[in-house]
Amino acid sequence: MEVDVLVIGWGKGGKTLAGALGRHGRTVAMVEQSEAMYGGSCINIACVPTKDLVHSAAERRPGDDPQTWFTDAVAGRDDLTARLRARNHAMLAEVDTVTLIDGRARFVGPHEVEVSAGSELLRIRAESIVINTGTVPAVPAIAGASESARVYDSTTIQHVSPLPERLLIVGGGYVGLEFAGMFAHFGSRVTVVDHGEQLMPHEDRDVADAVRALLEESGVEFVLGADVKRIEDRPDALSVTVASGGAINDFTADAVLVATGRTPTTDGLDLDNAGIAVDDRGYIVVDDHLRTPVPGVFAVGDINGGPQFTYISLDDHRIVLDQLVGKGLRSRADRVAVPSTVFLTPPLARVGMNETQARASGRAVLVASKRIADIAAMPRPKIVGETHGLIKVLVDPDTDLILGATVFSIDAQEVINLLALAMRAGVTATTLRDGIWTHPSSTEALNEVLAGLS
Ligand SMILES: Cc1cc2nc3c(=O)[nH]c(=O)nc-3n(C[C@H](O)[C@H](O)[C@H](O)COP(=O)(O)OP(=O)(O)OC[C@H]3O[C@@H](n4cnc5c(N)ncnc54)[C@H](O)[C@@H]3O)c2cc1C
Ligand SMILES: NC(=O)c1ccc[n+]([C@@H]2O[C@H](COP(=O)([O-])OP(=O)(O)OC[C@H]3O[C@@H](n4cnc5c(N)ncnc54)[C@H](O)[C@@H]3O)[C@@H](O)[C@H]2O)c1
Repeated sequence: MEVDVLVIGWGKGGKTLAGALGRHGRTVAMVEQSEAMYGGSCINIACVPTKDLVHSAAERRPGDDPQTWFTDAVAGRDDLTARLRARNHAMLAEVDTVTLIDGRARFVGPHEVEVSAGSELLRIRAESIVINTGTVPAVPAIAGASESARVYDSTTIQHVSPLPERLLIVGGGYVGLEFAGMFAHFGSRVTVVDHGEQLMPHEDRDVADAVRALLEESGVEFVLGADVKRIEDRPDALSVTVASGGAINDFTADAVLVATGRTPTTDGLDLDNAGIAVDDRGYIVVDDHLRTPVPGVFAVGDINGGPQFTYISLDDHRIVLDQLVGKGLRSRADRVAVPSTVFLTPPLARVGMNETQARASGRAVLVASKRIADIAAMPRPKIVGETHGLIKVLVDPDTDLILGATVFSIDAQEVINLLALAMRAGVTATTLRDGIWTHPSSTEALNEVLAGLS
């Protein structure tokens, strides 16, 4: 088979490129190894199903039976992902110039790939190839972890059965904290064990402390500066041996979730056959235009070692699209003020610098910080009954421009986008402070919070 563009892996960047290039009249082949992954990680196993579960968990009230609630939540999650998967499949299948191919791809040359599906083999040649194979959960070397069916990763834990009474989570990063909050709300007793001496080392201490207090209020326990030595599968439960602070303790758990980061999916791609290099962490090496050293071969999404967010994979597609049908100017260097959100209840979102980083930069910094419960002119949290958190905004006193912001509050995943746009567009703190915002809303907090800059 010969096509203009071959996309390997149905990730966010790849699927968006396939559709866009197909509509441009290019012939495109999209190769995906698993029917269960049509549409990629985000809609099937990552962002969407986990946020659906976070939402369902937060809706549970003390009288609701944990197991029944969890079973119903998982059924709802499965229904949602099935619908999204079908829609994603249809969106590409509807484009005449796009051919969908089930199978696993490997390079046989710089512009040639072999796809295997069972005993069937197909060779595909393309001038342009986009690698979008994503990442899979990292598997740390913990004795006993791989032998137990009760040790899960972020994908398999979504169908754990029954709901674990005691869940031990190894890793307190994005996945660990989101699942800690979720399972605590479903009714599990959760313990988070992390290597780091501090929770959320990249956040200000007051923010990390507020996150810890929120999760502890839901019953989550933290064991930090800790190393999981061994997991033993006993008939009744798992015994997890953890070293921390010079002591060794055994924890009993019904399930363990390993959430210690992700590993690039290059296994079996035979990148060497194409002359494509990986870095020391195994990610495909690309330049700021996402080009590998092989002309016409690009890597988008998690696999290129950039920040692991769906919206980054989406933005990667814009860069490659510009290479293939535009002026080729767009690059990773154009990214300014990229926000992020940890989907706790309420969520924690950040853009730009935190206070520690701003002060370390040596510049003068004005800070406005207020606990959500103390923001009088923001009734929305009180209306929905969720008043945890704080908002902190950092401003350059010379320019009145926003240096960074942390929003730990209901609607944080929305409000942070406004602050990110303000940073990109050079909107001043005064304009935000004096902005006319809807009421009651979360945005209006900016009126009061920014009035307290000092
Ligand atoms: C639990 C969890 C929650 C997350 N939540 C969020 C969130 O809320 N917001 C957010 O922005 N990000 C979130 N992320 C990160 C986000 O999921 C990823 O950054 C995003 O999905 C990037 O995907 P991608 O484009 O790199 O490829 P993916 O979507 O991972 O797609 C890669 C595809 O390639 C296929 N593939 C691999 N190798 C081959 C091969 N050899 N041949 C054929 N096909 C192959 C795979 O089957 C897969 O379908 C979360 C991640 C996890 C794990
Ligand atoms: N809301 C979102 O946007 C979202 C949600 C989930 C995941 N993600 C993406 O997926 C990526 C992967 O998430 P993650 O949570 O798996 O990784 P992570 O890098 O965010 O966190 C991993 C954590 O595990 C700890 N750790 C590593 N090895 C350990 C060990 N052996 N024992 C104890 N602790 C250990 C680390 O100290 C770290 O705190 C994230 O970096 C993020 O980009 C995004």
